[in-house]
Amino acid sequence: MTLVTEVRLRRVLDSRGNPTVEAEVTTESGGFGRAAAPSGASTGEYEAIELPAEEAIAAARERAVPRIEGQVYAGDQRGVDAALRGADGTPDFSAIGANSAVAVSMAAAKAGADMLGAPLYQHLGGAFRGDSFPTPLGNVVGGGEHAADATDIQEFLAAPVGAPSVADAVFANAAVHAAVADLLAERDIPAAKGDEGAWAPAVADEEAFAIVAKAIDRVEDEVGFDIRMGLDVAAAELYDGERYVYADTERTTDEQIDYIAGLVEDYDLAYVEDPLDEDDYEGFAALTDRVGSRTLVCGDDLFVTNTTRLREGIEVGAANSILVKPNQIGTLSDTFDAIELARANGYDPVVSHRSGETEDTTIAHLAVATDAPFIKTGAVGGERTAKLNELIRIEANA
Ligand SMILES: C=C(OP(=O)(O)O)C(=O)O
Ligand SMILES: [Mg+2]
Repeated sequence: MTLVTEVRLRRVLDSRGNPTVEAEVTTESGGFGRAAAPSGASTGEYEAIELPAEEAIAAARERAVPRIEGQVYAGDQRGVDAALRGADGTPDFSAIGANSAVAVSMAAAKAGADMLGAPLYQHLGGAFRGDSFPTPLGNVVGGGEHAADATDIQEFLAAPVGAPSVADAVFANAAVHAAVADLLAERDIPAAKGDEGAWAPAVADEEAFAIVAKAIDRVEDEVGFDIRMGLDVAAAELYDGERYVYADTERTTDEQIDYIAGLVEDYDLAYVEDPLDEDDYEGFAALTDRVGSRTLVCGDDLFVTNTTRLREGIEVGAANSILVKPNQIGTLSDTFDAIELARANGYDPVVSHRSGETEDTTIAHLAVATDAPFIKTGAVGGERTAKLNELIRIEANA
């Protein structure tokens, strides 16, 4: 192991055109890693704190960099992350910003891999990783906080569960995305794209279900393997404290549970993320009890990649899956802890991008390193294809 000799931080663009934090870590032996923080729009209330990029960079330069340069070893990821936590001193990274923390944490991991001459997934996951691959969940239609005047449900996802390879799955999702465009054109429905590259038509959720189901059918016929549908309801964004408020109706918690259980049945959903509010462990548990044997019920805003919140959920049977976003918690060590806790309790980890992204590919390696069954990282668009193409490369070279 060699010491980290330099940590550099700068502002770079994210996919929404906003500034985000990029970090570079150099080691004594010349190892180098670069990584950038993503940024959410439908952020969970309990996520670690993202500071304005300039502020996060200034705070990290003052507090964290002196504790890392010449102090920690790049291959010792827990040491790097402990230094970040110690420098920050708050439970939610509100002093240096989770954006600075996660950028440094990921850059240090890449520097560690570079020193070893190993791909990042092997450095993170061990020498024997790389022989099983996640199924990509592709966002093909969306709205919510990711697009104005589109669907209430934030993400309609293609889940190519029968694909024989990552490459086949990635191309199937792109084909579903293209088939949705054809179906929208056939119906004279104009559509821009949302933050993650999904189509964002001004249609009711009901019509979006019909279009995505048909697009999936068409592509299934072409590719000859099973593609199912998934959702990120992002229900915390719909909940007003009493009811779930949709464009054309409102639902009580019981009605929301019935509604989602009905959708699982009607559309044979493989995956349902955040079907209820981020504080409603009980509602989650009631839904998981009803549909958990046939679909993944995944907590994103509910768990925020946080082991304390995940433990609470496990105790009440709130879900059977956790969304994993490193910037929700601030370091790769905390991220791994959440994944391990999930695994030990039969929860499937689903590694995920954010709506604001960069060309950074760390999450592709994280998914392979941890043997995650799914990764959610869009279907098209440069910052999304960066991860998807990296998965294709990892699969080809592993
Ligand atoms: C990726 C998501 O969106 P955001 O990054 O806006 O939280 C999500 O909610 O799963
Ligand atoms: Mg989500």
